[in-house]
Amino acid sequence: MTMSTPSVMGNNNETAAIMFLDEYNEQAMVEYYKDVAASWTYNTNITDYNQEQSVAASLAASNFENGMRTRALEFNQTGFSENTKRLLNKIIYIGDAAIERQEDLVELTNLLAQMETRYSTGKPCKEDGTCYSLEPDLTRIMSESRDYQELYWAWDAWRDEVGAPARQDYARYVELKNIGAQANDQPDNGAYWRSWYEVDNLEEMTEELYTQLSPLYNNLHAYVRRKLYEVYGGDYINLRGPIPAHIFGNMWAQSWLQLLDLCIPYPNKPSVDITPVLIEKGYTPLRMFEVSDEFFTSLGLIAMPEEFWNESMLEKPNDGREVVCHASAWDFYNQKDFRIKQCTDITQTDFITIHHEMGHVEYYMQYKDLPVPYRRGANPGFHEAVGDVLSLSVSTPKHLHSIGLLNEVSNDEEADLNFLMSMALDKISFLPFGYLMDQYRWRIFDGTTPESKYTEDWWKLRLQYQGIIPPVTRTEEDFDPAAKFHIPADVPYIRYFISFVIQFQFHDALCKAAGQTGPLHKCDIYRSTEAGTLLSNMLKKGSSETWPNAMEAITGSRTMNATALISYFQPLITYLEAENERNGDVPGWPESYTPADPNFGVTVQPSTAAIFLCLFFILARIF
Ligand SMILES: C[C@H](N[C@H](C(=O)O)[C@@H]1CCCN1C(=O)[C@@H](N)CC(=O)O)C(=O)N1CCC[C@H]1C(=O)O
Ligand SMILES: [Zn+2]
Repeated sequence: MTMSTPSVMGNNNETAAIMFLDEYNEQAMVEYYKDVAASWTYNTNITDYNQEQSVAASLAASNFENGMRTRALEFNQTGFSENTKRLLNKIIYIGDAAIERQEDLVELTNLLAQMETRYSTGKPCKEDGTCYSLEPDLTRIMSESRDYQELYWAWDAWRDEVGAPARQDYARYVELKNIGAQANDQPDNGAYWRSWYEVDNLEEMTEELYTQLSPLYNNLHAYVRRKLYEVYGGDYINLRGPIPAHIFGNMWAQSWLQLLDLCIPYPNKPSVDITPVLIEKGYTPLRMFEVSDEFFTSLGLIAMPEEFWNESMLEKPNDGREVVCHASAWDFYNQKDFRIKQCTDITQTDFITIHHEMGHVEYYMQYKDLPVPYRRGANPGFHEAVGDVLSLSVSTPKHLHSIGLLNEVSNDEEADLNFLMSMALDKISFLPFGYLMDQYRWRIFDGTTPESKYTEDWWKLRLQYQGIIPPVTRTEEDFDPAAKFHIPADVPYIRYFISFVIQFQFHDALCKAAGQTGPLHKCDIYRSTEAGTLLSNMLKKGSSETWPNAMEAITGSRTMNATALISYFQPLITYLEAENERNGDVPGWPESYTPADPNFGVTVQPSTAAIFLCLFFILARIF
């Protein structure tokens, strides 16, 4: 294993190092553009040829990075400025490209392409020959159906199609990723992923944040469990137990927004769901993107450029092309080409995702003139938070009404609670999922979870943090984690958990800058250039400074903390505690149990049988 520490005997001439960095920058933009362009071509038209071209371009980029890493290692950084050292180290600790054996790198690059293609082209079929894409087909079933068996079919068919078949690839991917991590002086790939946060206690930091937030989640879980019990009954829901994973309105139970109609505290108040209005007013994906862009520019932020509108893929093509539908934002590293690829459905969820993706593009544009190694988020969680911060303003009923996406709003405590419930079903429900996705992978990479326990450890974490169980027993033949995009796509996930915490800190700071004084959940920074300037000043820094500096620039604090999130939801916390108390529902899931098997409809439980028998005899005596 070649040590990556810069040689102490090397070239100690900082002028030469700076000249090297300038050369690196010019070449990196050319090489990365070619890599991203080939990846875009593959993502928007999955064919064998485009996949091969994308693999070749990725290998070419890796070889460029490897060559530059070798040259960066020749410098003796003693006495260099912090900035020069920071740039050199970002070129040295480059990730997979540092893998020494070319055949390992080729195998990993091909594995990644193969896993991405399997996920993105997965289309389970029913006996009648009808086949279902994830977007929009299975996504719509999961969000709209209240049929326990139908939901189970969609949930299970997707996992059979893209989960289990990925298991073997994944085990080999883990080995190769760990080889890459060691080439970056890290013990395993989880440690390498965590190194991007430039702290030595990320696991403790996130555990501490989750401990602060779990009471809020557990209260919401108990409340929703009661609502699901009222729909699906005691055969499937144990009011003291975990909840089957397939009935939350989302393929991964990571967002429960689709259960709003079951959970709304005051149903007779005006709706806060914009989906019907988007449809009623004939919104197109393009129009949804334009509305989002207008919010960004109202803050004085940079508008999406011409190339964005000409080159993005804003909806699923209908010309038979296979595409990677999972929404994403793209920086082409040429300082002018930025795109979004999204199979946009006309729903509130997708309207929120549009803002999320546009937040990435805004960050790309704000730091586009920085040296390439700095064109990243202050930490990956910052990149995930930008769009969501703006969404917190856009989602307020007052704002949605002002842009014609809600026909009616009322401004009282009950309406507030309805709105906060919708936000909690999206944001609070996500927290344990956002937290456990990398808990799971960190343990695979460090060897705590051997391949023989891939399924066991996944469902242990899903039970421990989310209080959910599979609708049927899972075995080590399955590989449910690969049914979630980020696992086969090799995308870390703790960034989203961190984002869901810090976006409320940012929202609080931007609201103050905008002169908003009311409760945080009613704040809307629309048209506040003061808020926009505070945000863009942070975005412009990219990853040129450590993230506590960027955090301080916006919030005045140097730490991530859940205070703003908890104060945002305080009225709902009070409501949930009272409701659970009233219903005698205790937060948590102490009883383990197996729900009735969905394959055989409702299996009559002994208690139900006894009731029927008694009824039968009573009726027999009467007639
Ligand atoms: C829908 C969203 N798609 C990702 C994102 O936008 O983060 C895509 C795919 C993976 C990375 N990515 C990018 O676009 C990056 N190029 C951005 C960047 O790092 O520059 C996503 O996956 N989300 C949003 C909420 C939670 C999570 C989920 O849906 O589970
Ligand atoms: Zn994102």
